[in-house]
Amino acid sequence: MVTMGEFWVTLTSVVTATAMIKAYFPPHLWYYVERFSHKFFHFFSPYIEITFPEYSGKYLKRNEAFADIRNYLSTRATLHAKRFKAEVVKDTQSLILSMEEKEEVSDEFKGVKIWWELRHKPPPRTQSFSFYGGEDEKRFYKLKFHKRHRELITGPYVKHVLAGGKDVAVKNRVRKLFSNNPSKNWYGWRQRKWSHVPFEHPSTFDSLAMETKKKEQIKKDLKKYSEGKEYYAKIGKAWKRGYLLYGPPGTGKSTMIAAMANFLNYDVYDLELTTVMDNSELKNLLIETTNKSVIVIEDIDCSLDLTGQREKRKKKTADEAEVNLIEKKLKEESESKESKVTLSGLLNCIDGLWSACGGERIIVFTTNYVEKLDPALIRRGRMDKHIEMSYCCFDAFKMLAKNYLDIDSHELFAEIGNQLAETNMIPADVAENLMPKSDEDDAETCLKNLIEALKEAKEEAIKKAEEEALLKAEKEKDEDKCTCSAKKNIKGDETSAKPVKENGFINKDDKGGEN
Ligand SMILES: Nc1ncnc2c1ncn2[C@@H]1O[C@H](COP(=O)(O)OP(=O)(O)OP(=O)(O)O)[C@@H](O)[C@H]1O
Ligand SMILES: [Mg+2]
Repeated sequence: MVTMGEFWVTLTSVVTATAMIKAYFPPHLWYYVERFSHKFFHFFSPYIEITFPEYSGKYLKRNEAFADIRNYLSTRATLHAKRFKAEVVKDTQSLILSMEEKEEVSDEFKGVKIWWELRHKPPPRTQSFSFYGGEDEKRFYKLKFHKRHRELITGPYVKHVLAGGKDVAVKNRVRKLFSNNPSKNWYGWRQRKWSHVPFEHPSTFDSLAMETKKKEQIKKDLKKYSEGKEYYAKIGKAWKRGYLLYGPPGTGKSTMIAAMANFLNYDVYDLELTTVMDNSELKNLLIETTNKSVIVIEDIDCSLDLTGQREKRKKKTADEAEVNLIEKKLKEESESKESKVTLSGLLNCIDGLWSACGGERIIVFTTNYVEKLDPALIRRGRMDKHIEMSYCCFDAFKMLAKNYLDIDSHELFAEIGNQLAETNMIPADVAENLMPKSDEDDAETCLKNLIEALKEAKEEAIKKAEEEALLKAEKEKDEDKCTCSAKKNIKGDETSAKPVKENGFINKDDKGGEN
């Protein structure tokens, strides 16, 4: 602790020195004499000062510690300082107060008093030009403490400040949704690997409709992972976790990813593999991702085979002949795009990334067709947890009803439960039916709409099943016919050596026999 005596001695010396300078030296020398006198007093001062510049190094790289200190002091400044600089973050939801220049803030650590001050270096006396901005960018924090506490302050205290600052940054940060840019733009120039927009997806686990037990399991899993830094270090495993989300379209896979990111307070990197040129570019992209992020590869089954497969799949339900044509065209297109990411490249990147970087990342693959995926890709260790997103169950419906209509129960719930047990309907369709379409639509109207939709879906499913059964029967009949005529032909062959010739019809398959 600084004694009052020491404080007064220092203050008196500074005041006296300043008065002497002003009295005995002409104004143009004040600056130099002041600097000299400061050095002189520092020599005898019992205090140590450490500065943390905003920019450092040859290329004036932004100093991470400066930002951490600023964030840490924003929590201390509100207690002690009188002048603040205010910054509004998170869409006007929170206000950060940081100390103004030359304002001093005191802090206490294990009973020891410490002073912080934000200063900026005086502009150079000579005229000069800088690539790195003006005075504003030469700011630094000055940390002052008594020399007898050197070890405590330079060690544990500085660590405490930097960690505290990081925590504040995480709390106040506006999270980002990154997407990867094509390696070269249309005029052939290389561009930034990732571009970003604020991540503002409102999905949470509360609004996500799925079986309650399953949802709780996932939340616990994420929590355990996010708090498991020491545990992962102890077992010698990189701090990461892979999730595979699979299920039909519209069952909430993308919604779940947003809920995960919101739950963990992570950024999201949406990696579009089809625009990645090759394995090494993929590696660079992954290495550039930051901690506390969810890396997402949607429709992995399509991406790995590279371009356009999702398009293909959609068209497959249409006319077969047309499909073949489309497939051929898409294949040609994909080849011309020359994207050369391979399965093994992706596996290496994932494994390499986890071992090379700091961890604290989640990687999520989604697919509509889990059976298409290579087992190597989704084995545990890469995709640790496999989550099936399925058709809407009663539990999920109740969540949607609560979310969309603000009701926990209704006499129509029982009927909806029965209908859902007999009909497959994706949560996206259930949600759409539950959504009021006008101000006149109350909860009952929406529930009735849903019942109607469920009945229609059921009828459609029955009709489709009947059509399929009919088609199957016809096919079997045709096959039977073929077998019969083939048998007849064989019989005919046995009785007559050349039956085709006798009919005056030359069978293509018999040409060989003709010769
Ligand atoms: N389980 C769910 N809970 C809440 N809303 C859901 C759920 N599933 C789907 N929805 C609603 O349906 C919409 C589509 O869902 P989403 O995009 O998450 O489906 P998906 O499984 O990712 O589909 P795809 O396989 O086509 O990408 C969402 O915007 C959401 O409103
Ligand atoms: Mg999706």
